[in-house]
Amino acid sequence: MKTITLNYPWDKELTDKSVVLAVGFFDGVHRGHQKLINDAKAIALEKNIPLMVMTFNHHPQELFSKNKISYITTNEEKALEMEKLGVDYLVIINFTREFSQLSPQEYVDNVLLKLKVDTVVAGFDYTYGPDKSVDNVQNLPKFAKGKFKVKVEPKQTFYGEKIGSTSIRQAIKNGNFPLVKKLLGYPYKISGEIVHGYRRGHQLGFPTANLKINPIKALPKEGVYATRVKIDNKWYEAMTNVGYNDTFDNKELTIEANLFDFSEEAYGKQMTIEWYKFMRGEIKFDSLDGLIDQMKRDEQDIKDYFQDN
Ligand SMILES: Cc1cc2nc3c(=O)[nH]c(=O)nc-3n(C[C@H](O)[C@H](O)[C@H](O)COP(=O)(O)O)c2cc1C
Ligand SMILES: Nc1ncnc2c1ncn2[C@@H]1O[C@H](COP(=O)(O)OP(=O)(O)O)[C@@H](O)[C@H]1O
Repeated sequence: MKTITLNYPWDKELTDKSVVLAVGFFDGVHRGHQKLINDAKAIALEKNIPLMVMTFNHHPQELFSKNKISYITTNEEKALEMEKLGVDYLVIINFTREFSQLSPQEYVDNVLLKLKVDTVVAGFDYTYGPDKSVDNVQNLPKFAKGKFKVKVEPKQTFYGEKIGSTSIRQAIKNGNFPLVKKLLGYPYKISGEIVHGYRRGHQLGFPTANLKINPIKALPKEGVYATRVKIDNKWYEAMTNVGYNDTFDNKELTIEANLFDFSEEAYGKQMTIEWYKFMRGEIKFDSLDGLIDQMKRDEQDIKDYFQDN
């Protein structure tokens, strides 16, 4: 897969052949997105032309609202999932104010046709401009004027509810990872560097690898979770705590994992945490022994969980 970042307007041709173009922001590359991209891939294979996905460097809402988006996937994670789906070109357009103000006709002529689109594949609720009553996917053929085909993907649901990035973000926040996995089609992941904590872990008998938190990622609520952690390309079962270490009154939120069957020094390395199950909330203990006993129980509970799952 080739990843291409573009600033509007651009003049270079990206491909020799025309392309099937899947359009969307695709945060999470969830099961709804996967269905859309698989369908687009099938068309591309049948026509023997490349599959291109067009997305933006950040969520369009970042430009219009003060509310920060909690991302399910970083751009790197999104690219990895796209590659798994057989995408040939991932085009990331820098979403600027100028870009946001294109009229639907300019969007078709200066963006879609510039990408040499043969067929556009978009979700049923895809929009491409500020006026959603005009700039919607149902009106796209009108602006396309027969120059390309438009395939609209129907809503994908789970128990009657739309599979969507907003509900997945909420489920992550709620710590409902069995649901998140069903909606995403894969376990939720958070990656980052292992940084220093307060060195209390060793003292408690449970050293923890502390994650440098990427502030754009969606985070689960505070508590203890059954997780799997990857370090140096190897996966370990682990118990991961999200919180302020209430017993010690930390000022900053930490995410820290005690890995089972691991005893290496890992500072500075990358780790990826895969989230499976919320086990309990954080507790403020009066004594270290209380905390240690609880962590022993957590270890057993999480080992039991992985035995059965
Ligand atoms: C599985 C697990 C459960 C934990 N539960 C609690 C808890 O209930 N209350 C608390 O104050 N700290 C809890 N902690 C955090 C410990 O206090 C923390 O690991 C310890 O302070 C080490 O901090 P350090 O990484 O800064 O050395 C938990 C940590 C883990 C890994
Ligand atoms: N089983 C393990 N799980 C997590 N980290 C471990 C483990 N064994 C050794 N370590 C190492 O110990 C370090 C954490 O020790 P700890 O006393 O908790 O200090 P701090 O959290 O302040 O960095 C980790 O960064 C890692 O390099």
